[in-house]
Amino acid sequence: MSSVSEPVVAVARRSGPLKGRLRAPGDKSMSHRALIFGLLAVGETRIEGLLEGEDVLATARACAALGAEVERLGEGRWRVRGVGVGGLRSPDAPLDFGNAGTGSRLMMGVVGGHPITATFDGDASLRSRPMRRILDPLALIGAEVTACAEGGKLPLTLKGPETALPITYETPMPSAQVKSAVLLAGLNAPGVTTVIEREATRDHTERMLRAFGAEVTVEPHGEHGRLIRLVGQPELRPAVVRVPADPSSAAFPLVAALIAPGSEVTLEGVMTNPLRTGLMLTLKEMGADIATENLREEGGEEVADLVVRAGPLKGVDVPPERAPTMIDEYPVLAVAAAFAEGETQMRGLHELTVKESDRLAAVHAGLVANGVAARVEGDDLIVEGRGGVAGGGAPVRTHLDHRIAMSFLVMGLGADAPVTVDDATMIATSFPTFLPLMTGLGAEMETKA
Ligand SMILES: O=C(O)C1=C[C@@H](OP(=O)(O)O)[C@@H](O)[C@H](O)C1
Ligand SMILES: C=C(OP(=O)(O)O)C(=O)O
Repeated sequence: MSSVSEPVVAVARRSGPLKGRLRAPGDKSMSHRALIFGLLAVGETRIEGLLEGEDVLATARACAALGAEVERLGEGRWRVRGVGVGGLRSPDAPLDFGNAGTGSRLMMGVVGGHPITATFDGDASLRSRPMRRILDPLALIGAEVTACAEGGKLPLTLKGPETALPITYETPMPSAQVKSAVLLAGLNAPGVTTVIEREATRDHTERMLRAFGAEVTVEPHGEHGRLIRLVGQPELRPAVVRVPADPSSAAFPLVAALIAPGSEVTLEGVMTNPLRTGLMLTLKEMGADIATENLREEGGEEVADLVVRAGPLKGVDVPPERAPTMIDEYPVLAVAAAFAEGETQMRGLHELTVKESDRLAAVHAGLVANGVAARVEGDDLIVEGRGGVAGGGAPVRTHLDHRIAMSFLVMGLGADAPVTVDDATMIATSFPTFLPLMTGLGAEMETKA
């Protein structure tokens, strides 16, 4: 359904030292949620630092289609006049979420808890992604899929129940999107909705629910898990949300600064929520020089400035239980691993196969094409770092995946020969200012006409 833009090839070359300061755009997870909670509150929510990437803009349009007044006041500054839990209307046209898993899945939760009907659609990547993980718990709540593509995929039409049922649900895979969809549906259920996760995933929904006035309790569950209880049908009150810089976007200049010799880069205001910092932990284990300065709070989250200096890295073993805290960072970690000395084992990556692309396969193929020794064993990716990368392979296939595109452009900054990616357009979904900000640090990367 999304209009298909022409692919734009991009290339990155070995660069001199990267120097300077950079603020990555607003966190994508928080930006989607700030808009959605704005829709579900009664009155005016103000958002500062919203990520104005394609994924989030699709969520803004969906909020408007469900009844909110959504207005851009200036760069990253948005106002949402919400209609309140229970006050949504059925949209007149299908909701087009483009490339965005988070936006579409969270909004399915919202629709699935309300007596309304909406059709969800997206681009070829989103149409290929599994949605049963959301539709299964929504069916228990009382929602019905009245039409869908084979395998429960997009495009699909979802009809919410007259009265949503409060459920207790254990998520079958570690997924903040599944957890959040159930909680968002539970908002309009009379009674307590409970979500159990065996491994804790990013908790921005729980934090924002609280900031908007809902009653939520979170307790530890088992060795790595959590049990979350939400009291349904609250009157959410509007809030002011300041969105910190996205650690998943900051990861690209961070790894670039580690592998371009002589670099020193400061990344400002990066969110350091412990459920998002697995990459930092892993890079530090690899010997990376990353100093954390000016720890403070912003938008209900911890943030810090990160001072990153280039230096040698060594291979490490990344345990599977760390995956939820760095799930979107494996592609760029694999690039760092290629520049390290020794083997890096990244284990338990099954969820990577159902992202915007099959990232396990896409990363492996891109590494091998550029002369890196890497192999996939079951759900594990093993990279044999040799302290450098030849580069110069055929264009890396990005499969409509922004993180594959950015990761391999970062690789080119330290490789012996330029690294090319077949399409850089998807970068606009999460980090529209990536190219100018990177070149501003001294990175040699450009799109080709
Ligand atoms: O809840 C969120 O904002 C997200 C959760 C993760 O997905 P899963 O829930 O599928 O792991 C992550 O990959 C995605 O980029 C954002
Ligand atoms: C997986 C990602 O996003 P989404 O699931 O929202 O498409 C991502 O941004 O890496």
